[in-house]
Parts: sequence; C-alpha cells; structure tokens
Amino acid sequence: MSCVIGLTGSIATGKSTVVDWFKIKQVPVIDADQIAREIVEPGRPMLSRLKETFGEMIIQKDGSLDRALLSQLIFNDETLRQTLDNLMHPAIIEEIITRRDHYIEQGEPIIILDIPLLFEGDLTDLVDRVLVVYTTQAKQLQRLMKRNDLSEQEAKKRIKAQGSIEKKKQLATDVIDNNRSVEETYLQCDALYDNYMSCGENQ
Ligand SMILES: CC(C)(COP(=O)(O)OP(=O)(O)OC[C@H]1O[C@@H](n2cnc3c(N)ncnc32)[C@H](O)[C@@H]1O)[C@@H](O)C(=O)NCCC(=O)NCCS
Ligand SMILES: Nc1ncnc2c1ncn2[C@@H]1O[C@H](COP(=O)(O)OP(=O)(O)OP(=O)(O)O)[C@@H](O)[C@H]1O
Repeated sequence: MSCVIGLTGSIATGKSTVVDWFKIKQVPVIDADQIAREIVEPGRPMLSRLKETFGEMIIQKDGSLDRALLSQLIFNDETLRQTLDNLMHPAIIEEIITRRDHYIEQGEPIIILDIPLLFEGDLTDLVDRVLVVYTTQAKQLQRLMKRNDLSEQEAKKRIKAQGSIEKKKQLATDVIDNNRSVEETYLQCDALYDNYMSCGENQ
C-alpha cells in the first residue's frame, strides 16, 4: 500500500528543498504549483476564464499569463486572491487526485503531494500524513526576498496571504526544521524516509 504525504509549510520555508531530496530517492512528487502553471497554459480554458475575470492586461503579447502582474494583483487585494482561488483550486485539486490515484494504482510505497495551501484549502483528507517544513519568520523573509527579488514589504504581503506556520506545526504529523544548513535538512529527510517506507508497508 502507499503512504501519501502532504508536504506543506509556508512560502519559502523549504518545501522544494525537501522535494529535491525525495526525488533523488525516486519518490513520486505531485507539485500543486506546477499543476497551477499547466492549467493556465495558452489554449487552456482556465486562461480564458482568468482573462474574463481579471481583464486583457493579464495576458502577455505571446499569449501567456503575466504571472508577475497577477501576483501583484492578488497579493495586494484579498478579494481578488479569493476570486483566483475559487476559480483555480477545484481544477488543481481534481488533477492532484487523478495523479495521486495513478501512483497508488502503480503501488508506489511513498507519494508526496507538495501543496502550499494544504491547510488553508482544507485538503488534509487527501493524505495519510502531513509533513510541515518550517523556518523562523526572519529566515523565511530573508530567503523569500532574496529568491524572488522582493522588497521587505512585498515579501511580507505574500507571507500574510498564508496561514500561520506555528499552527501548521501543531497540526502536522511530521515536521522538518529548515533553519540550519541544507545538509542538516537532508538528514531529517533521511530519517523520515525510513518511517514512511514502513508506514506504506503497514497500511
Ligand atoms: C499568483 C501566481 C500567478 C504567481 O505565480 P508565480 O510564478 O510568481 O509563483 P508560484 O506559482 O511559483 O507560487 C509561489 C508561491 O506563492 C504562494 N501562492 C501562490 N498562490 C497563492 C494563493 N492564491 N494564496 C496564497 N499563496 C499563494 C505559494 O506558496 C506558492 O508556492 C500563481 O502562484 C498562481 O497561479 N496562484 C494561484 C493558484 C494557487 O493557489 N497556487 C498555490 C498552490 S495550490
Ligand atoms: N537550509 C537552507 N539554507 C539556506 N537556504 C535555503 C535553505 N533551504 C532553502 N533555502 C533557500 O530558500 C529559498 C526557499 O526555499 P524553497 O524554494 O525550497 O521553499 P518553498 O517552500 O519550496 O517555496 P515556495 O512556497 O515559494 O514554493 C530558496 O531560494 C532556497 O534555495
């Protein structure tokens, strides 16, 4: 049987860093952000729906979504963010379930669902265990500003658009402390991998 892990945290706390380790172990990973990108590719019905809702300006000359502009809009306006979530989340969830069930049928012992908004979207029923990757707020802010080249104010708005990491830690079945080096984070992944293999066997 498969052990389905919901990997979450908050923006820039280190989910992709953890995913990198599990991918080396050939663990299949379903990436909600990636699915969100695929369903708005040019020609897909969701892109037309976004254009109808947010206006022509969110489409670039080459026909693709202007992700930077849409980010600006939704992280500065709670109502617009809700509108976007209501439009996109059902389609993202449907695709996540299809891919998860495919891997379960294949008999994969561990399947990771990398879903930034797992708690906010009330999606814990999709998984057997929840793994929360956390950092201090200061580290999160510093890494987010650096990675996305954002001002402190912009980065703080993005962090505020998601639920509290402290609450998520309390609700998690497993946690990874990503405050120190990447190597130390990888050691924690290694320990969890053994647990997850036996969780898969015991189901
Ligand atoms: C707003 C968009 C266009 C920005 O694209 P961009 O390439 O700049 O960022 P990317 O997609 O890599 O997202 C980066 C991070 O932003 C955070 N984030 C994205 N959307 C949201 C949202 N609606 N609410 C809160 N946080 C969000 C997540 O932590 C995500 O990991 C894009 O994130 C999007 O389409 N969001 C809506 C879909 C969604 O909710 N995705 C989150 C996973 S379900
Ligand atoms: N232990 C670490 N030490 C130093 N830098 C780190 C560490 N872990 C992650 N980073 C860096 O912090 C940034 C955020 O990490 P990562 O992309 O893994 O977060 P994420 O949770 O996947 O982000 P998002 O929510 O946007 O998808 C990246 O630039 C990454 O290289």
